Amino acid sequence: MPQKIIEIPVDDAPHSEEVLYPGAELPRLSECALLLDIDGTLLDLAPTPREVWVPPDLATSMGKLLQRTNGAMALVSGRSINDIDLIFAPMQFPAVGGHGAEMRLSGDNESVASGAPPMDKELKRRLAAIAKLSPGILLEDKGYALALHYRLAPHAEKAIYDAVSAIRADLPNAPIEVLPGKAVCEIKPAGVTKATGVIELMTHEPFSGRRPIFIGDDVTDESVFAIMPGMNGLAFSVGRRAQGVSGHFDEPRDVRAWLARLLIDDAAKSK
Ligand SMILES: O=P(O)(O)OC[C@H]1O[C@H](O[C@H]2O[C@H](CO)[C@@H](O)[C@H](O)[C@H]2O)[C@H](O)[C@@H](O)[C@@H]1O
Ligand SMILES: [Mg+2]
Repeated sequence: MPQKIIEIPVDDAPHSEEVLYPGAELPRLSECALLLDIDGTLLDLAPTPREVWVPPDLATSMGKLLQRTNGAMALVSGRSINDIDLIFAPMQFPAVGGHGAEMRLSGDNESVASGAPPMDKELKRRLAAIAKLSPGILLEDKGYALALHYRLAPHAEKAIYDAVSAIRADLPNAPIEVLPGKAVCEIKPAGVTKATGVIELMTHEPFSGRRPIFIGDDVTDESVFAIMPGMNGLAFSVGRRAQGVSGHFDEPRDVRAWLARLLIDDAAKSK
């Protein structure tokens, strides 16, 4: 039996066992813009960024959802769009990448709009040297941003943040922000967020005029949860009950099951 969305009556209420499947309340897919976070939402977390696995059923659902929304389905991720394409290869999707630093309106279109310049090389070298603090710290270079992963070196968390703070204190005018994620410390361009990316995306065809439905799992997704009500949108969190969302999924596999079910329900509505 597929897991469904758990209703959240109030934020501090005990975990409700009531199952809420909002398929009937959702508009037709042709009227929605589906906005989907990747890691921890569509895909199970893996020990390292390269080890994630896209289940074939999910790839099939995503291809169909893209068709049924007439192209209004986008990945909204902290990953770079280049990385997203490698993960989902050979498929390409519309995407907001790098926590809002990049955007691509269509998977058929090779052009990626970047809202952020490459990170200063000297700054990047200094930040990259933090990885030497411990074996197991992994660097992810996004060009305009850098991520220091410590899932394999959890003891290094404080040392990483302390070292990043020291560099920032040295360079108070560097246009960067620190974004804590799941076992990762990201140093990204200041001023861009997933919310700024989504707001921009929703001004373009085929997204404009649609009702956005966003699903995300992490602190960085909270900026998008916050703007959904103002866009007549719906927000769902994964793994935890975030503030202001319409419901939550326990795990990525529940999201995947829900997306597959959404396709079936939408096809039934068109009969
Ligand atoms: O916004 P998302 O699509 O959820 O991306 C957030 C970050 O995801 C990746 O890191 C996370 O997932 C890895 C694979 O499961 C895991 O090993 C790591 O500990 C997580 O932090 C990605 O590498 C980052 O660039 C994204 O910002
Ligand atoms: Mg995520």
